Amino acid sequence: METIKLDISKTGIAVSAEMQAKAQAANALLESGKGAGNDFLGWVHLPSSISAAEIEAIEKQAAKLREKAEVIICIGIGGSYLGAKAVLEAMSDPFRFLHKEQTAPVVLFAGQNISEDYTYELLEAVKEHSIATIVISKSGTTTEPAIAFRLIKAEIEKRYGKKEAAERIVAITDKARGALKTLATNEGYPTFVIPDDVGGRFSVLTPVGLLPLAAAGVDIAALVRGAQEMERATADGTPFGQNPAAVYAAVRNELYNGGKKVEILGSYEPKLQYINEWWKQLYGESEGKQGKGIFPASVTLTADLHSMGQYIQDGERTLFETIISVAKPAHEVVIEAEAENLDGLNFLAGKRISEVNRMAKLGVQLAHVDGGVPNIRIEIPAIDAHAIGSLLYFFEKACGISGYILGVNPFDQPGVEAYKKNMFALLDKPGYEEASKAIKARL
Ligand SMILES: O=P(O)(O)OC[C@H]1O[C@](O)(CO)[C@@H](O)[C@@H]1O
Repeated sequence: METIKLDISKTGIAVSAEMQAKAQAANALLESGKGAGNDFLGWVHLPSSISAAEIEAIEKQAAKLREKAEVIICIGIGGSYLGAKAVLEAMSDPFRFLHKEQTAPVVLFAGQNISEDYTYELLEAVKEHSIATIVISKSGTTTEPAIAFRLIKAEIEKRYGKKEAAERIVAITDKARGALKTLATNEGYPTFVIPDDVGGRFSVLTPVGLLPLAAAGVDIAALVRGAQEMERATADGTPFGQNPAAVYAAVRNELYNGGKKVEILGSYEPKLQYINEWWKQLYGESEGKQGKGIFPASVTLTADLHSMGQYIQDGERTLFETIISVAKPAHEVVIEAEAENLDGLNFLAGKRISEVNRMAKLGVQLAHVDGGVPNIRIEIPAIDAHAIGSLLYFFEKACGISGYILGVNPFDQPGVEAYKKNMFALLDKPGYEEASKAIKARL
């Protein structure tokens, strides 16, 4: 099976022997389980530990939901949302909703915001359709999904009654703790467990990602196989130059040390837009701490060349770019010749759109490199479940290595608590009385 290829030749960086050694040591530390945050290393060998029975159990549950519902609402935020959303968008026809025949249920997302309009419009849109929900929260206490779940649970119970609701609601949460676990036990919902040692942003290959994806018809076995291959390709003991995760982690740290503080992840396939969003959480929460860390940003090209292109080419020289390039499109569209040629495009006649896209990609790469924006290229053979599985694990492994090179604990996220405390104080949550007074005085 073809795998992903990493090209760092346009970064202008030769990874120093010292950085190579750091990357190798970081990988060894990850795999030894002795580094910072080592209670959250369950993802390292997760792909190879997923059994056929687990995949089967997930597919069985997914089939039940597919039978019952035209629309499956996936509730979650952050790592309990982005992985499923990213893979689903990558694997889906963006115009699927317009097809007269729907072969799989529509999977929608909720609980990833607190927008009243989003919530209202979602509930309105599903009125005419049969529904089920997968509610996902590792902590089981996150406010955004908890609000969405309260509303969607009420809608399901109103429509189908309590007994049937327990057939249409699946919970994915901690094995023992949290309000969602208690609720699921009391109500008798089928439940899948997020392992204790897998943090939210590393959880896409647990039921958190796999159940919604299976429900949407994604080949989760192929996704996992792709990740397993990348687990092997990035194992401790692999020579530096043959380990793409170590090389990517090392190069981005070299760039960071040389003043490149912002990494822009981009691709020329709009389907990969949510892979960018998933990646931003992965790297942002893992590395952005103690006043350190590359800021993860993203673009979708060529669209954003017409909005962000000017800045990337010409603005502050603190950027580098990482492009996910897809070797083979799934479909073929050829540009035809036109007798009048009023648009002057006949020079493209006979060419496939992908050829034009490829030339745009090569042209942009050189323009940005000339403008002082180093360029890393990650090439995947195609957008399919296997390649996406490899890509996900590649980014996870590189993230762990990179965080250790940077000298942070890549597996905590203490900074996320600050907004929660303020929000609870402003909403007069019991227990926040003092904080409420203090924060309201500042408004
Ligand atoms: O699955 P949970 O516990 O609801 O958390 C969702 C997300 O919220 C965070 O804890 C940050 O608020 C993320 O790390 C996590 O992915």
